[in-house]
Amino acid sequence: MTATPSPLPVPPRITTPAGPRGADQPWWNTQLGSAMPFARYERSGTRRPRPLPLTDRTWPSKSLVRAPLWASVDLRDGNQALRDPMDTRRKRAMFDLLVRMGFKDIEVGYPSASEADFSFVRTLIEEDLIPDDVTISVFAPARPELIDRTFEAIDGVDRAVVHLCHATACLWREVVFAMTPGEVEEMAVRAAEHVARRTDATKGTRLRFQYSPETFNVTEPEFVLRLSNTVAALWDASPDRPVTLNLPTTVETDSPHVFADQVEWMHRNLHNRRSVILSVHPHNDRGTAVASAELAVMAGAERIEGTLFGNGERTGNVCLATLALNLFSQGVDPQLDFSDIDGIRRTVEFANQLPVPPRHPYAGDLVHTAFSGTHQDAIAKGLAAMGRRAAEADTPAAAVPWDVPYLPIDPRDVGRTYESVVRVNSQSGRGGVAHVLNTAYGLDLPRTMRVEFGRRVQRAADHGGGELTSHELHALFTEEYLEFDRPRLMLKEFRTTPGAAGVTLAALVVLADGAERRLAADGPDAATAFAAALADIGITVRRPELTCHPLPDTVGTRFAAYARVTVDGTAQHGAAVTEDAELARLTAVTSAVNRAVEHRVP
Ligand SMILES: CC(=O)SCCNC(=O)CCNC(=O)[C@H](O)C(C)(C)COP(=O)(O)OP(=O)(O)OC[C@H]1O[C@@H](n2cnc3c(N)ncnc32)[C@H](O)[C@@H]1OP(=O)(O)O
Ligand SMILES: CC(C)C(=O)C(=O)O
Ligand SMILES: [Mg+2]
Repeated sequence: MTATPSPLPVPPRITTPAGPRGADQPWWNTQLGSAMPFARYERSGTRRPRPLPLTDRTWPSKSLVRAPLWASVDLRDGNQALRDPMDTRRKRAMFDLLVRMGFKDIEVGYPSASEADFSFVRTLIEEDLIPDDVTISVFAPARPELIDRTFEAIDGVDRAVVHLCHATACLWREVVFAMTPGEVEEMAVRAAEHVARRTDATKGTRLRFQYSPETFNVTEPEFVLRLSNTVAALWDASPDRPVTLNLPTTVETDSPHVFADQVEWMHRNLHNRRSVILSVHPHNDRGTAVASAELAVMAGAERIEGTLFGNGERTGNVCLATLALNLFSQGVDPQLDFSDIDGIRRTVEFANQLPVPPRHPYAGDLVHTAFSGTHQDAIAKGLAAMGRRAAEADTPAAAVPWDVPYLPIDPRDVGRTYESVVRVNSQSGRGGVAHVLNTAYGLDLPRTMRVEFGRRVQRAADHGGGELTSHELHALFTEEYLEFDRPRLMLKEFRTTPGAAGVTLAALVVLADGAERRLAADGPDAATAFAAALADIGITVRRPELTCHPLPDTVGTRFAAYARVTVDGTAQHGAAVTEDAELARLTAVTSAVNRAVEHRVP
């Protein structure tokens, strides 16, 4: 999915910036004017008017406290933007997914556009595939013959929304329709009346209506307002049977605050506001569709149209997964089920035949993963703190309020595991390495050993250049601490008995040349006694510090022990994993001794 960069990319044809510096540019800002033809995009005149700001906007002081009405347009706007539009199987997979996730408002197609769209709507109706609480909507342009075909498509449905749409902005009026504003208004009125007439002739179906002044965001506000009020009135909009007024940023042209002002202005000025469901349909040309949608809701919109992961014309529609999970991350019920985000993603990728990029919010492969050391360290500490809080409160970790640095949500809440959260490469540090060894293998390295092993991993990562898997980290750990080619010392057997100083230890060890030696010593504990006993064979081991813990093994019981000692005057770490805790501690001491030999400079 991620394109591998070619080793020698063709150099871009960049003209060295040579324009003037701004008169007010301070000395420390050394940027120069570019050769880009930016003047072509200036906003001026009637076709590209500058939007008028609201001076008394109220939306900045609002917040998002509940889920809006979600409307999926995957099967219409998403579908119409695909190179290979969905066939019935892919449409069906998408529809079923949307239903399972909890969508109640699903635009299922543009039935007058193609046989495929028409027959899919027929299949949904004839095979009774639409749940009682789901309302499908069908898109129709302001062309009578296409409106007729749309009504044919929904014949026999229990309930549906007929969605009428045409462009309203000056550029479209002049260039696409070659119409005056009055003529466009007349087209809208004729089309809305046609829809109303067809509805009157339709028996047994509960129909509602949606009107989209396409290109709303670049249309004169008074003109859109007049059209919207006229169409809503023509359709007898009432609080019991509200008309959906859907305001699109058909091509996103401005910062999200501009759209919010436009939406708030409509919200305040619409006639009969309670008879209108104010909806928005943000596209993502500037990459700010999510912000546009969120600010629009603060400005009075109550419904959002978008697609899963943002498929749609050009840069796409607003991503409903991002919006819903943004709410979720603020403690607001999204009213959609994202508990299996990878399953959802697989279905969407199948339906659209388009990959979801690795950095896509909440759903990309890499979005719950940290490679960088300080992030990993903080995440590992955060997860450990969560675990402690859960234990103190005697509740499952999943019930504790989420508070982990760098992770806006708990990956498990969307069906991911913690294994992918921390991944190791040359950017990583000891915290991340220790976290991976702990989560994947249950090894809980003491602090000083983390530092040492972290450096070892860093060398390996620098050398290899890429990622080190948990398996590779474990292999490195084994090579470094658990297995030795020609060990200087092996513990063959040992026995402890209570002694004057605490413990009397008797041990049989094997030396590098294969010779066996019996050793004995007293000490406060077996490891200290063992360290003392090693003096008999000329190995000076002092100050043993040992930690030991059981491993969360699924088969049998094993213990990991870590030793920090001085061997012949040099500080060393050792480790061992065995079935017996005491044996693990003593073997960790032999590991430190063997490492002292391996690391001795000749
Ligand atoms: C912003 C949006 O997403 S709107 C939805 C866009 N979706 C699609 O276009 C996908 C499906 N569309 C189609 O398959 C085709 O466009 C069809 C079948 C619907 C119509 O095809 P055609 O009749 O061949 O017309 P074509 O697609 O070229 O559209 C151009 C004509 O429609 C007119 N038109 C465009 N949009 C609209 C509209 N919303 N309402 C009324 N007329 C419209 C144009 O002015 C033009 O008319 P003209 O030829 O008299 O100048
Ligand atoms: C049909 C309308 C809502 C549309 O898709 C757009 O304007 O982008
Ligand atoms: Mg659109």
